[in-house]
Amino acid sequence: MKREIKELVDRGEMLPLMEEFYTIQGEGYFKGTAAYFIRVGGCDVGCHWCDVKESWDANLHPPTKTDSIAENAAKYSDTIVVTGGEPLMWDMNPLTKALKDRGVKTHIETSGAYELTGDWDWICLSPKKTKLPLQEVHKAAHELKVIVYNKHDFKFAEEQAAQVGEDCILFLQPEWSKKDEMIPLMVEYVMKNPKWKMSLQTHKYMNIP
Ligand SMILES: C[S@@+](CC[C@H](N)C(=O)[O-])C[C@H]1O[C@@H](n2cnc3c(N)ncnc32)[C@H](O)[C@@H]1O
Ligand SMILES: Nc1nc2[nH]cc(C(=O)O)c2c(=O)[nH]1
Ligand code: SF4
Ligand SMILES: [Mg+2]
Repeated sequence: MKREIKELVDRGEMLPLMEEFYTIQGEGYFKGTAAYFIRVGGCDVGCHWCDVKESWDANLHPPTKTDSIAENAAKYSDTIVVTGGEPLMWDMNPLTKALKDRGVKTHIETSGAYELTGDWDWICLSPKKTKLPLQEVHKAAHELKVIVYNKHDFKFAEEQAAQVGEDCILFLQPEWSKKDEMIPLMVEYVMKNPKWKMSLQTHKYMNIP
């Protein structure tokens, strides 16, 4: 990469853009709400069941001017979801400022494994055992969404819930390939522990992005 471009990416003024699409938020608290998604490339958290492994290598995704990403996104929706890859690998201040200047709401999907940058209306923290969230992200999260791949994930979910703020909304979401096995256990768990709510990847049932 040219030095000038690398400097802009380092400052968050350009971002490796993998894809962007207008859809319905499929997961968590805003499930069912129309939103424009910006998927930023780059992630080294390494979830073996990740459903967007193509996002991991940032070099495969073209550095794109942050201002033009925001300008375009704001044409589609008043709710913008920034996801990845791991968006917090990059400085999110320029992107969220450009979005806020255009009067839209900023949501992020993050593992919380990197420093919290950006001005967010909604933070969905989905913690991962391979690279745990930073305390600042635990404290700022509006929603905790723990992926359940096996029985041990209930214990992990409780450990994570102990670290978020009091008002943080707690979700369990089945890992897609294990959902038939895990959903019955999760239903039982949520009925016994009603501070948790179920989240499903409803966009996959609807066959939308
Ligand atoms: C692809 S990640 C990108 C954002 C960020 N890296 C993160 O993990 O939160 C978006 C959301 O999808 C979830 N996810 C990824 N693969 C999944 C799978 N196979 N089944 C269920 N949820 C999955 C993640 O936990 C996260 O909540
Ligand atoms: N419809 C839809 N909802 C989503 N919620 C979180 C997603 C993500 O990949 O971050 C996602 C996604 O990829 N599609
Ligand atoms: S942190 Fe997110 S993008 Fe990265 S591997 Fe895990 S699920 Fe995929
Ligand atoms: Mg997804």
